[in-house]
Amino acid sequence: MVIEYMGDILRAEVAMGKELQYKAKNRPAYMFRIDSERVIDATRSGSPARYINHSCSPNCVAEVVTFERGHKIIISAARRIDRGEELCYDYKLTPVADQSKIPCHCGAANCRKWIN
Ligand SMILES: C[S@@+](CC[C@H](N)C(=O)[O-])C[C@H]1O[C@@H](n2cnc3c(N)ncnc32)[C@H](O)[C@@H]1O
Repeated sequence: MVIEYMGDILRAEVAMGKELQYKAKNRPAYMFRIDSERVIDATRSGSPARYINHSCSPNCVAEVVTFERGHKIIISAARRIDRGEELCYDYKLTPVADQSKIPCHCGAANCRKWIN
């Protein structure tokens, strides 16, 4: 394990409302979807994992681990990581319509050009 993606666990509808609030305040929203019902909101109380960028050729992998008392997002190494190398994982975001697409700058040879 490299790091846990920590934050407040919210119902998906609540997370959507929070995201709009953050946008209205010009604040970046740091969120990780656990499943269709729950989202981890790391915007106010998250771990540094929230700053990890997406890559189409990542050195880490993010996994939802289910425990008796809930879920955790664990980020683990997908291969050997050299000292000083930036951590990254594949966000695996659902593709969206053109106007909301975010261009990917990961620089990987196999870059998919968009992160969503
Ligand atoms: C969880 S944040 C990652 C940390 C962010 N770079 C920061 O400084 O706060 C996710 C956002 O970072 C940007 N981002 C992450 N990976 C990217 C990539 N490969 N190419 C372009 N933008 C990226 C996008 O704006 C994305 O919505």
